[in-house]
Amino acid sequence: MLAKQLRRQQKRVLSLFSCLYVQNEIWNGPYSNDSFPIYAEDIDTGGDASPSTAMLSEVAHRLQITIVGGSIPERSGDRLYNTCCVFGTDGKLKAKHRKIHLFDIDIPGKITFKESNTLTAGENPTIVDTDIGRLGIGICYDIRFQELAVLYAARGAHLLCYPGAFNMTTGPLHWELLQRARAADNQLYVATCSPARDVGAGYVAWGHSTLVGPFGEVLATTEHDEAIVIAEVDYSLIEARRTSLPLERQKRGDLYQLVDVERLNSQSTK
Ligand SMILES: O=C(O)CCC(=O)C(=O)O
Repeated sequence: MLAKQLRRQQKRVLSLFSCLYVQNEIWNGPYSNDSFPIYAEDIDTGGDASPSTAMLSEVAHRLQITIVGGSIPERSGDRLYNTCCVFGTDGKLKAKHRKIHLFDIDIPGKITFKESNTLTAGENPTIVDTDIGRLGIGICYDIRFQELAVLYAARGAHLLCYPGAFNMTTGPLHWELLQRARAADNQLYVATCSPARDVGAGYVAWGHSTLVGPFGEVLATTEHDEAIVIAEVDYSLIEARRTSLPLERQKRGDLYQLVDVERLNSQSTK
């Protein structure tokens, strides 16, 4: 009975607002090179070949929400990718982001990880128009590369979504710092989602899923336990911040510039 009431209430709330749900990095199996090939799914074939994305598509459609579906290992031919799927309110796949920057690091005595042992890097930035605005997508380590965020901002993104799984070494120092930096530099929203912390797991995640506003302010966050972070996003704040602090206009394009290689290439083939 209560469940029915809650579902009715949830439906009413969802019909008033455009809703976005963001999931974490590699949520369908353990985060390890040994597990990636075992849990990899063929997203392009879909259906039984990708039960995880079939489920996300069904939920997006049923609840009429946009889903940035974290990431899963994707099998494509003989390659594996770390891939995030974005579903629209009709349940259709709107975009697929393959992690561009693979997490290959070695901090002696702390953490060594080499995604490139099993995974291939994606080749495309991913920007997608949805019911809840224009989204730029990155996966975890992608957040460290500011040029990607600058590029998304230049292409008109309102919100950058980074499904992630930072660790106990870099998480405490860098996770929030990077989100706030991407948001403040580009004067837009940044949303992240991390797995909850499981101290018995091979890879222990830092947690702390967060939403940051266009002034670099943390709007909503959580600790490391399982939780859902819920917050409202007001895009009019983007314009307000950009008017008060007109960084775009004050940029010294005569001294430095970011080259959008994709745009450059598409123009040269026209
Ligand atoms: O950049 C970091 O410190 C963590 C990145 C990471 O865990 C990942 O890309 O999976």
